[in-house]
Amino acid sequence: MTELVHTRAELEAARKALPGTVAVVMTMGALHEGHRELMRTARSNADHVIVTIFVNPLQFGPNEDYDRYPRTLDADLEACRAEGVDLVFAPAREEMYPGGQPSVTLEAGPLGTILEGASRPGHFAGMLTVVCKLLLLTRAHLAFFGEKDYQQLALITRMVRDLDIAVDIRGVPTVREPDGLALSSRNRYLSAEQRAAALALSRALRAGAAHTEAEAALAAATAILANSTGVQLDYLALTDPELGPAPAHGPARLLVAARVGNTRLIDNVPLQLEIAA
Ligand SMILES: Nc1ncnc2c1ncn2[C@@H]1O[C@H](COP(=O)(O)OP(=O)(O)OP(=O)(O)O)[C@@H](O)[C@H]1O
Ligand SMILES: CC(C)(CO)[C@@H](O)C(=O)[O-]
Ligand code: BAL
Repeated sequence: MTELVHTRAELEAARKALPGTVAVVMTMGALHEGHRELMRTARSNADHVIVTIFVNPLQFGPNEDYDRYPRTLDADLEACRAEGVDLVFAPAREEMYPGGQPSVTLEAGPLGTILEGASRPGHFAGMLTVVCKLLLLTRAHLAFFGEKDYQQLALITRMVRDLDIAVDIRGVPTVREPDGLALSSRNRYLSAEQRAAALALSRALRAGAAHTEAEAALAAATAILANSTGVQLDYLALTDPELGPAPAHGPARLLVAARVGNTRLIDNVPLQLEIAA
């Protein structure tokens, strides 16, 4: 049975009744197959699964989509039930931030200022603050996050290391539509025409990842993005797995962010670089 709780006191009481290992999957709702994959992975790695559903105002900029972000609690609960989730925590804004803006928040550091952080100032500080609160509230042993939000995953991994938070952070590979589009709650903002245009992101990443030399990888991805109409590129970046400068050889990451209409989308893939012979 899936129990739904809205307050921190209810969560505390329900959490006490969960013996053994507990995994948490944090979401902003509007659940899709990507979230469900996180739940299934959590389910197979822990005795109990908690899902949190909270559209965190702290991580949205003033001109972003906090107000129009999809809120679909009934359908989300059905998805959680179908995946055998034990407990859903869906707090109101006032429950998470009594009195409004908290006066003490986390600082994301230099990794929070590049890529997504450069386009969304304050986003990662707000994200880390709520993730830290939810880790403390759920007292989870494991927490699962999607690689789709790769920089977020890297920052959360960094936060638990830097702050000695006793939780095991695990990444889950990106779930895609059959045509390659990364699943994302924000995909539902797209018209049919915009959805077709958005395919350029995953196509560009696939084209880049087919190369083993950095310049060729970037050139292949750039060519596809440059020839796509309706896609306004924010960044295309090749980095090492920790989001530092790309290595000459070894594992790397190719990341993209673009606006399609009013919708900002992100995606990334792993790739393996080799020194040209
Ligand atoms: N396609 C996906 N594959 C795997 N994990 C995903 C996917 N999409 C989202 N997630 C993960 O689900 C968790 C909750 O994300 P969130 O609720 O923001 O969904 P989202 O689809 O990323 O929404 P948005 O469109 O707002 O970015 C995060 O750890 C995120 O990385
Ligand atoms: C981790 C998270 C739930 C924090 O609000 C959010 O950033 C998300 O859904 O990826
Ligand atoms: N999916 C990451 C959360 C955000 O875009 O705010």
